[in-house]
Amino acid sequence: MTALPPSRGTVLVADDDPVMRLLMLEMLAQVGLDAIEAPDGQAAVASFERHAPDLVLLDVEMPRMDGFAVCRAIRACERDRNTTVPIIMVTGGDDLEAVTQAYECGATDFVSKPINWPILGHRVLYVLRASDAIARLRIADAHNRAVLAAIPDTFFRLTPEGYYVDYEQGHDPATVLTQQQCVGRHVRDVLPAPIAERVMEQVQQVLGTQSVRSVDYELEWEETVHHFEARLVSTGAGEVLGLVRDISERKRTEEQIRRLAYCDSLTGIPNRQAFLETLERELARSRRESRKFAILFMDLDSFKRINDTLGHDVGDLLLKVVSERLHETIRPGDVVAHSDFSGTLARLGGDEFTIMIPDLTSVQDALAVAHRVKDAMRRPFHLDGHEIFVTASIGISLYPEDGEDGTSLLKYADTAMYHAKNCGKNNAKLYSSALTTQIMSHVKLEVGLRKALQHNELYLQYQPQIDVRSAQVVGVEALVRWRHPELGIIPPNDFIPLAEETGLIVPIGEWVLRTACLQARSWHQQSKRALRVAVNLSARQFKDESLAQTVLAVLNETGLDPRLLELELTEGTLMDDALATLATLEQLRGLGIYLSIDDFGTGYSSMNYLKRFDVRALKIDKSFISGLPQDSENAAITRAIIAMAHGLKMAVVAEGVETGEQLSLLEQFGCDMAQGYLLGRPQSQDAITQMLNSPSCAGAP
Ligand SMILES: Nc1nc2c(ncn2[C@@H]2O[C@@H]3COP(=O)(O)O[C@H]4[C@@H](O)[C@H](n5cnc6c(=O)[nH]c(N)nc65)O[C@@H]4COP(=O)(O)O[C@H]3[C@H]2O)c(=O)[nH]1
Repeated sequence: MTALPPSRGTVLVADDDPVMRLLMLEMLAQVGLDAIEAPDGQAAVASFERHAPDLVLLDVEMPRMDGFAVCRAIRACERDRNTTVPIIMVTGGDDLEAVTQAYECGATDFVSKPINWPILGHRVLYVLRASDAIARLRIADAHNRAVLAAIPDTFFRLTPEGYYVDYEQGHDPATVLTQQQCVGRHVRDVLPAPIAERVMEQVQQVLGTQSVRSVDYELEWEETVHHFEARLVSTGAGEVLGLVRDISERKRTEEQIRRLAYCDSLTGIPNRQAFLETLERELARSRRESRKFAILFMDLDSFKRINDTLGHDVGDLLLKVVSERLHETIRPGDVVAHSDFSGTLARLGGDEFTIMIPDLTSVQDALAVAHRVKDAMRRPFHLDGHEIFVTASIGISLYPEDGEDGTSLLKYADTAMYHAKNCGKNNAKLYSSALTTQIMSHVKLEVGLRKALQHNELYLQYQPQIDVRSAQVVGVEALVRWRHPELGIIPPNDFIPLAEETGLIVPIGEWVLRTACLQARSWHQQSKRALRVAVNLSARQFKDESLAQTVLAVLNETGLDPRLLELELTEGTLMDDALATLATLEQLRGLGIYLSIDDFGTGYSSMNYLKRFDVRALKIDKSFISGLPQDSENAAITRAIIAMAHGLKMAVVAEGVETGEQLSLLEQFGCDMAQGYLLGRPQSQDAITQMLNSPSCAGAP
């Protein structure tokens, strides 16, 4: 006896003929199927309900309730259970009508009599497998539908030609299109042409490569622009499935992040990072297309003063308005047109701005932009009730002439900007390799200056100051000189700025102060005349917190009467951080020192502060005196300064007096003191000693 295979399922066999049933059971057992018997239709329905078989083998002709009725009853009962069991009807030989009717009643398949017994079991097995596959497909389909229903995306199916076969709106409230607008229509009839074109391109890609592709696009809906992302995937059946999601929120967040990372929070224009990235892109493009471009590096000349005197709020406001004005000045069309112009202007930090000029045809274009920017900055700014005047210094570097990489080009533009500043501010300068040479010699000079003090290479000259009315010498101004071992005598204008930059001015200034005080004390002792010595103080020295202490120590050390020491400060030094200045000035005045303002008229002074500073004298800059008496404008200014100073109870010293005509005009204007080549050049201490000893010369009380 051969062993039966394990059960592959249970079949309900319904036939009124017991022999047929027996044969069927035998055949089913051969292929491992169990069976339940039903001798008539009613028993079949009852047995189906009770045993829930995997398949029903149903004879059409049965007493009381035929196979068709049983089939209908089973299908009706299944509707409640949500299952579909395969039913095979056993029909008479050529009964075509019975076959048709069987399918109409819901049969899955049929076998006709006479039954081919050897294959019956296999036939039943095949139907079971097929129905199992269908059931699994149904579950998978339900699964897919559930997934699609759970995600907010809209989904659609497209034919390879681009027709919508299906369109299911997602839960996304911003869904723009409806099912009616899409199904049966072509993508081109539904979406704007450029978007449809991109979708179709990707549909072809998806079908060709079986990969997942996505298309981002924007649609305007109810006056709002919505951003969408459509992900496309091939279903494997020559169709493309699309999932559309509204990504407006994500876009907004991305934009916010981008803005935070690439925008200067104060002015809203691109920041350093954005500029550096734009620069790299521009470099790559210019290299590829053999084009030129320029970098303009702009720095405001007196931003710190504005910040310190008017406060940081006004300073911030100024930077905002400056960036707006820059934007207007370099608008596309004004400058060489460029598609992505937004990246061209940037704020690197503080009061430093950069402008990139792409597709440059000539250096002149870059210079023209620089001059236009410079002019734009010179127009007064009206901020918060203040009328503010600023100037800008601009450095320019060129690709490819000056450098091949972004870092160097930016550094060179910066170097050129410093050069522009050193050339008197409100300037625009091109970078040149000569500048680097100049910087190198600057470095050499710095090394030399560090040694100058130790090697006794510095010395002082003294220039007499004369009382205009009495023509008597009332003081001398101490002016430093550097006897360089290789370069010879270097004038102060060539090394004092360097000394300020490097901080060397503090020890140098102290040496000047000590030497001048010692000399003044010696003259005082020798000649018994009260000769005042004026010493220049640079801004850096003035900011040194220990200045008053140093001055006091020098006065104690040298024994000079504080009233015989005059400290000269420039307007810039005074106004830079006016409040801190006030405190230092009070300390110095407390020592009894005579304070004067040097180069008056070349800078910016607030009358208010002048009054509070308790300054004793103003020195009118020699640029006003040099044109006298012909230059009527300068004559008027000189006269006004004298009147104003006298109004504030200050004495006036005219600098750079070179002619007798100048002196007599100054006398006419009521000027108190004068200094200049006419009255005596800067000279050695011995020459001054001789002059003091001559009978025609008398010191001030
Ligand atoms: N054309 C012309 N020039 C005249 C005439 N009379 C005098 N001068 C020059 O004018 C400058 C006056 O000095 P300053 O305005 O204080 O300007 C000074 C001062 O700002 C600075 N300086 C000089 N010595 C010192 C110092 O010891 N410390 C500091 N911090 N600065 C100094 O260097 C500047 C230049 O000094 P110097 O070259 O000695 O130039 C001196 C002097 O030689 C004249 O009739 N015509």
